Amino acid sequence: MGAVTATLLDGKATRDEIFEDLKTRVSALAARGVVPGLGTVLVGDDPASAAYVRGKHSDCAKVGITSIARQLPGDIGQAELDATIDELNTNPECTGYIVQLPLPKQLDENSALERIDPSKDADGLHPVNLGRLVLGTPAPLPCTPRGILHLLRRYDVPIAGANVVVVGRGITVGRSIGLLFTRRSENATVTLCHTGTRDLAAEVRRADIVVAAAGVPGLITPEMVKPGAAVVDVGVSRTEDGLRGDVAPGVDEVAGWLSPNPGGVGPLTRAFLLTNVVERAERIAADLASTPS
Ligand SMILES: Nc1nc(=O)c2c([nH]1)NC[C@@H]1CN(c3ccc(C(=O)N[C@@H](CCC(=O)O)C(=O)O)cc3)C=[N+]21
Repeated sequence: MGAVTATLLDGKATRDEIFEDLKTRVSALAARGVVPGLGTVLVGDDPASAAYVRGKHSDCAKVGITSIARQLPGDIGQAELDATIDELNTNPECTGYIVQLPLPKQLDENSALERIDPSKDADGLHPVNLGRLVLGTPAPLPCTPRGILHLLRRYDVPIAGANVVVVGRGITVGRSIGLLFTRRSENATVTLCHTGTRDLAAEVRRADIVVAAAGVPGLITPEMVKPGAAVVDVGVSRTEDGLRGDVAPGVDEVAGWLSPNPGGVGPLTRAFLLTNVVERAERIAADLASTPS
């Protein structure tokens, strides 16, 4: 075994910093009579999904955000899901919310996501908000991509001009993160790789920053990584040996920076979910202040 060279990007410490900032902002909102509320819609009793949702509500308690939890049986039809979404769309206590994915297979995920009021879309994954991201107009940003960018900046990883190789074309990370990295403010060059990529190793070897979001355990091996590159492990899979990321052991002996999984982007995904809710509450407070009574 060689020596670890990589600086570990500490998602929990960075999350704690964001929470401190959010607490201050939530107090300022309370002084103006606005209390942010995060809603969650959980369908069925998958233990992993239930644990993620519990984590989101315990984060809310730390920051001073109201929790609005809606739990539905796993065998409901679309109409019952729609009714819950409609209720949260009109519930004034709910500043923003998420429908926890994946949904049971009889339900249509895209139609559920489209039904969310775009102004309450805490995930930033509503088609209107993804469209605004393309246009560069203000919108809630997808939480995991925003977390990745924040973490890289926090550790002074050079982004402008960097070759970023993203592995995985899922909506929550792979498809949307390129839109962030290629903004003028970031100025990175992005290559999006997927299962149809001819020579993944060759693409990854050119990368200054690797975002591994394929959901294939151990996909990114040490031989594929350019020495000194930043590697962000986003994918997570349940295997016989427990939870495994997309980054194989030993990458920390080649990379310059490594965002581990767990302990990397996961906590930041949750922190930016709350940030999206607080930002909407701040817009509501600003509108109240500018509306003559
Ligand atoms: N509408 C929707 N929005 C999501 O954001 C969403 C979703 N559905 N479905 C499932 C995935 C998964 N996901 C995670 C978030 C944080 C951790 C996380 O905080 N993980 C910790 C370990 C677990 C813990 O400490 O609780 C870590 O990486 O260190 C993990 C996974 C959000 N997702």
